[in-house]
Amino acid sequence: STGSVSASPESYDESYLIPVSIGGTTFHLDLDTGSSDLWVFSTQQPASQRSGHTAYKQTGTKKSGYTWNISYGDGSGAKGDVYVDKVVVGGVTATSQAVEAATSVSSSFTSDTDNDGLIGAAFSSINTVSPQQQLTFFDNVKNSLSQKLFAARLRYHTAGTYDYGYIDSSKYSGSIHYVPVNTANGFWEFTASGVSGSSIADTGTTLLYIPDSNVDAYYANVDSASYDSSQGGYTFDCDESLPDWTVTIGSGSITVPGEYINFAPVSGNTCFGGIQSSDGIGFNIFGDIFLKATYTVFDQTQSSPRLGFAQG
Ligand SMILES: C[C@H]1CC[C@H](NC(=O)Cn2ccnc2)CC1
Repeated sequence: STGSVSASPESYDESYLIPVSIGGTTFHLDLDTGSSDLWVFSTQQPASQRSGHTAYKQTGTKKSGYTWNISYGDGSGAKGDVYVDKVVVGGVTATSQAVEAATSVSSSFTSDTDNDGLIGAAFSSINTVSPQQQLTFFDNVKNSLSQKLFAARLRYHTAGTYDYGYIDSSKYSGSIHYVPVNTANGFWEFTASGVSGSSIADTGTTLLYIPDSNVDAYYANVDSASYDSSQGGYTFDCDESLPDWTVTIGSGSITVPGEYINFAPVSGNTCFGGIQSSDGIGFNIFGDIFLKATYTVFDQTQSSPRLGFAQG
């Protein structure tokens, strides 16, 4: 089988949401290659906590005694219990998918009423369900796909797609360059030349986080830029045109247009940069600011997983 689903950006491309059918009800979920839980708002939460969201009514079969509890790098989190239900994404069906129903979520999830939960697409080794880890949607369907892969084509301020089971050559230019993936930490982890340390491809993270030295070198070419500790990163005048950022990954290179690196206004005519420091995180994060310049293939067709990058 193959499938394709639209990925619609929230304001300022803060995240990209896809329609997912769970037990016949459509939820708008953040497809997150940086985590491995599929969780949704549910009627088990206080009504005030789920106001404005589509909530799961536990239509599936309960996995009694199973729980989950996840924390994200931005300090947000959620927890709850577990059901098994039919899940459909872009016409691709998992007949018995672990659906993690929330009993509580943190405030940033409650306030983002466009988002009804997450569908994790990292490796199942970091799924948080206890006492038995559960498989991601991709792991459940990959054997049924024409090719064991999915591909992300996120776009700047407009809807993109996630393709399942096939590569759409109309969505990129040049060729796809592949690099090996280290799965030891459960992420789509790879090495990018000219950027020290390990990097992860993370659709669930908004910005591009790279080492201080690379960040300082980039903003040295932006006259109005400075590090603003009150905002927690580099800011600049919203009217200043920004340089492109190019990185070599394997035998290919990807250029992020300067326009994409103006993330959003933070106050008045001051804007927050899409490139920020990864110091303190433990690895670099190639999030949406980078991914929206690419067609990225999350590939398990070989004996070892690999990532493919092409210019979008
Ligand atoms: C400093 C960085 C800040 C952003 C962090 N990303 C996430 O927390 C991704 N995510 C998934 C669900 N909600 C958010 C990564 C560290």
